[in-house]
Amino acid sequence: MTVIIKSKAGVSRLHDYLELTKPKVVALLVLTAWVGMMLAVPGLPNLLTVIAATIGIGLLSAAAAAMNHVVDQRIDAQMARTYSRPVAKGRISPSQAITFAFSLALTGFVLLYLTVNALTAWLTLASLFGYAVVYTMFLKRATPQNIVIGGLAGAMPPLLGWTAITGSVDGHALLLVMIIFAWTPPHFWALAIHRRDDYAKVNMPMLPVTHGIEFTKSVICLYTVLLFLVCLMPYLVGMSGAIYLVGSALLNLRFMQYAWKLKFDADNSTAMATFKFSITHLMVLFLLLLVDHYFKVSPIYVS
Ligand code: HEM
Ligand SMILES: CC(C)=CCC/C(C)=C/CC/C(C)=C/COP(=O)(O)OP(=O)(O)O
Repeated sequence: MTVIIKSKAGVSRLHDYLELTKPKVVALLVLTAWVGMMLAVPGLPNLLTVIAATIGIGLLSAAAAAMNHVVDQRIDAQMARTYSRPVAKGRISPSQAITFAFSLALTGFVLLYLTVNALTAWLTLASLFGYAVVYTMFLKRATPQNIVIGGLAGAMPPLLGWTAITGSVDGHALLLVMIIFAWTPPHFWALAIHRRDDYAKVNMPMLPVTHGIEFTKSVICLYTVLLFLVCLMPYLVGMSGAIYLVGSALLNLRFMQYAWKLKFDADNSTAMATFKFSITHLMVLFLLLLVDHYFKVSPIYVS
């Protein structure tokens, strides 16, 4: 009986540590990094480099997420969405979470530095710093543009994947960064509309709190248009072909439709439905880039 109780405690402790790493967010970040790796070369990249880079970028992203739990302990404890998180609830102490985060970060950095390349190791560490320190400690509490500027850290993985394979920064990789950069505001502000009162309660200057829900909805509409245009870029520069063009246009039209409904015909569930769609949108968009890369249909020019 004691053994069963102990092992149950062990499993829930493991679950708490896993929750610290925001596994679903990290999974999508790693997918975008992975697509960056695949698109960096015409054929298949070196398998061992892909494995090491995937693990290294994943570990540093997970470390950044765990650091966010420590810094946000007080506000997380007061919001309905986050009050039961392991550090906020006291199931994991801040020092245990920090030790865990630093172990992940060190392992990830050393792995990238020794087996991938120094550029990728430093850029990934800079992304961790951008999210855990610049965004979480300062921007989040300072300005409603927090997630626009801080979004750059979360947008970095495709570039990290690309540099892991080629060792250098490439304009095409920067286009992928720009896509996630333009996607982040409608992704987050849709959720922030739904959770406006939570953010107001803890004095976080999120856009729906500082500028109101109607204004935020208008800005979301504008960002989905901007995202549509940015997503055309890979096709326009010849990086991706027709499969990507058609798929990305359909995804972005659907995102614009969600944003339009949110602005002009919303019910209680529209904001969360838009937020959830944003995640499907980014995942499918990056899978499309991948499929297009290997089954590229070149544009037909009529002379
Ligand atoms: C500064 C930039 C970003 C902000 C402020 C932000 C904010 C959020 C928030 C508040 C949630 C809800 C989390 C929860 O309820 O536990 C969330 C969920 C999510 N975000 Fe973001 N996000 C950002 C960037 C990203 C990026 C770059 C990605 C991936 C490429 C991403 C992927 C996800 C996913 C997959 C979820 C769903 C997680 C789940 O269901 O557990 N986010 N985001
Ligand atoms: C190395 C690297 C690529 C680092 C990027 C790290 C990372 C996990 C980025 C995702 C961004 C994210 C989940 C923001 C939400 O934070 P929040 O504090 O606003 O949301 P919360 O209230 O749910 O904690």
